[in-house]
Amino acid sequence: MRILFRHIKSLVGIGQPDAPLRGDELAMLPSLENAWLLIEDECIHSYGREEEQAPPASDRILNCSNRFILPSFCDSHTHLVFAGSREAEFVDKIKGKTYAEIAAKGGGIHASAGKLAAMPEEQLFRESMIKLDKIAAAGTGAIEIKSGYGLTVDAELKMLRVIKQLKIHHRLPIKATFLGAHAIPPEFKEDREAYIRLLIKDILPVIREEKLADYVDVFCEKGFFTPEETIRICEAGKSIGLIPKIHANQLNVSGGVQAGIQVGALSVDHLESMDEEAITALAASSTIGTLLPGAAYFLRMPYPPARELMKAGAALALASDYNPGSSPSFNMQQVFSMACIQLRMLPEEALQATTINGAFAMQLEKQAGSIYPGKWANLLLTRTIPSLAYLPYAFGESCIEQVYLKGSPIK
Ligand SMILES: N=CN[C@@H](CCC(=O)O)C(=O)O
Ligand SMILES: [Zn+2]
Repeated sequence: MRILFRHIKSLVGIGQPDAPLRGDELAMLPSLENAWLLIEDECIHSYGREEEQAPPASDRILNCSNRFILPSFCDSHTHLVFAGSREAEFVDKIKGKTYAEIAAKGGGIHASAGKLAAMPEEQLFRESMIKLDKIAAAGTGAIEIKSGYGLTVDAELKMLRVIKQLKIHHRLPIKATFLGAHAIPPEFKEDREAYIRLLIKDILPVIREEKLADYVDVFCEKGFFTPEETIRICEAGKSIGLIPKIHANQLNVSGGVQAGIQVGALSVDHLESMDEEAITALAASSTIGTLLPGAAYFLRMPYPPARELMKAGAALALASDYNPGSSPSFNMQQVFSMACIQLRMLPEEALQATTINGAFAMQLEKQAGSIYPGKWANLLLTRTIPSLAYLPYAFGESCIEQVYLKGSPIK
């Protein structure tokens, strides 16, 4: 089936960069005005300008005048497999408790671990499939999902097996991350070494055997895991083929950025608490900095220094951090807006950080994140809007008329 989109006001995010966009490159958004786009089955076939080249034959033609087409969002950091919700903590935070205080009293990640332990695998799978349907309809075309609400051998493996089933049964492309080092469970408080041993000796071999993960992640933070522990866990993950992605510098200048760079992390994520040293180190590395403005917004934390990072020449992606505790929203249109409003990223920069750089941050840059022949036809067709900047400007309003996932309309 060949679908031809004609008279597109602007076809945005075309081309195939060789490497994640960094610094000034983020603002250079390649696009074609008054364009046509042909998709064939699941993939992009070709594109051109109406004035310059007649489009090839097709089975169906859609007139897209006054509307934009852009690549779907690539959400490279989520915790979407979770049980229940944590709105009681949300109210506690309104009353003045901090994220760290709630965590120290058994709330936070431990509260989600308790709920997840009680939920059968089958139910967790069904609920996660429903979440993925909503996520796809909201414009996300590829996603990463972490474990980390298990914190026991059985529950971590349950989460990872659910993610594996989601990969098989959902059309959304998914990458899986092992985040057993999300928190030290209370029963290991006096012997954290034993928990780290359990992650390395009891869980990693099963992950290798059952091919349950692509990445290994550690919450490198005061009160969670130290940089030394982070390096150890990542090296163990690497020995079975997992690539590190780190939760770094969220609540404190934790050393997580440098630890991530040392282990060759694909990305270091969060970065709300950065000093000059961490910014310079990240900019000089090939590791992507993934910013999660939803978490800073929800926790009322300072936002990550996106402009300083870009000025230093860092490669930046943006993701939702969808989770029940610090970012209960999967909406990447909102992330796009928050990046412009709160991180002072230009619409072009924020769009490339939520699309192609997000794809790089989960090694899907050859298949997703931009419009290019041979890549998946994961596309967003807007309503009639005056300009690209209208999308993040009109925050809270969905300007997307149709979402295409691997060539099929899904809204
Ligand atoms: N920071 C650590 N992990 C999650 C929050 C998890 C939770 O509070 O449940 C995050 O990325 O924000
Ligand atoms: Zn996270």
